[in-house]
Amino acid sequence: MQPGGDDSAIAYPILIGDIGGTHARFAILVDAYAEAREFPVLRTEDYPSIDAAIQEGVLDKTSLQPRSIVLAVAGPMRGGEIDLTNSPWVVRPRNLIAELGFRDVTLINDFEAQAMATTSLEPEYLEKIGPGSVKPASARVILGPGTGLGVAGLIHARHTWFPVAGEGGHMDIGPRSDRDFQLFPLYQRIDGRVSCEQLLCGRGLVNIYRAVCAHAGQSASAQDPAEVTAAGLDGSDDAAVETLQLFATYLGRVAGDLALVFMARGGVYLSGGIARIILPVLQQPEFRAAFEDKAPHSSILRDIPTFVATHPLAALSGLAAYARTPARFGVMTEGRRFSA
Ligand SMILES: Nc1ncnc2c1ncn2[C@@H]1O[C@H](COP(=O)(O)OP(=O)(O)OP(=O)(O)O)[C@@H](O)[C@H]1O
Repeated sequence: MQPGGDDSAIAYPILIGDIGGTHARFAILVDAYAEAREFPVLRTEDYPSIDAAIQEGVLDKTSLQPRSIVLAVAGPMRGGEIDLTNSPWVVRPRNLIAELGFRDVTLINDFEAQAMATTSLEPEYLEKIGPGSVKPASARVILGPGTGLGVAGLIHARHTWFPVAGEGGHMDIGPRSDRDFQLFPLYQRIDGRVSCEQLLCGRGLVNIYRAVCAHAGQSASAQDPAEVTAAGLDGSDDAAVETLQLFATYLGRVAGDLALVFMARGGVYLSGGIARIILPVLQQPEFRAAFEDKAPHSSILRDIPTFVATHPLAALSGLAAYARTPARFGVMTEGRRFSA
């Protein structure tokens, strides 16, 4: 066992679940070899609780009775339960054991799972953007603009991958170009500041779009993130087109900063639905230009590859890798693994 946790084998069948602010994704690992059996993606707002979602969306739909459950959850653990950051659900391990019959419950952070997924995703699900190549056994960074902005590092040491998931989405982001200096005063702030998550998530797309429209003195016709991306991708709204370019620039800027922090010679990975949807924009020059715009260290950044994880269930792949071989990963489970 590693210090700070129980990395003993997790008993099959194992239900794995990636619980985001908007979507919950589940699969069952029947044994050590069989492919994960995936279930349709659920919308969190359609279920009053995570227990109801697991019962109705998974257990009622299969004759398999999972013994263990490993959940990746977007939210901090407090007093033995997790209050989801961007949803009203609360994950209560004791309820999962008492009400749903699991024998073993492990809770990890959703971006720990995303980080671990970078070690298990097939190359066909990684769309490379720009130059550079992965240096084996080197640090990696993962960023996921979704309901919020998730960020994690993945460190390789002692033949083990250590995910490091903090609250990187809440770092400040500042203006760099002349255009930024026009728009930043118009961005909606949180307690007076523009954090990365104010711009780099679904809500952030709308924040940028409204500022671009306000600066041009025009009304904002697109109302939600999907409308902004649709109008930006089909070119029907100039403000939405610029919004996507700015989003790509800011994402590149933050990704480059994080690559410097972790010296991520193993690559920087973008996950989540939004990165997949705007992939054609990320393949334009702005994203990579902002990523490499890090004087005096641009040459370091040029050698670091960037990828979009295109698999819609990427975090489940990381959870499956972890659930099958917990000892391969330095995940601290102290206070996060519960048994009947
Ligand atoms: N077509 C679209 N273009 C851009 N954003 C979209 C689109 N459809 C949904 N969104 C936004 O994407 C966000 C949800 O992202 P995602 O599907 O990655 O969710 P999630 O995994 O539940 O998020 P998280 O893990 O960050 O809580 C929401 O803010 C939603 O409004």
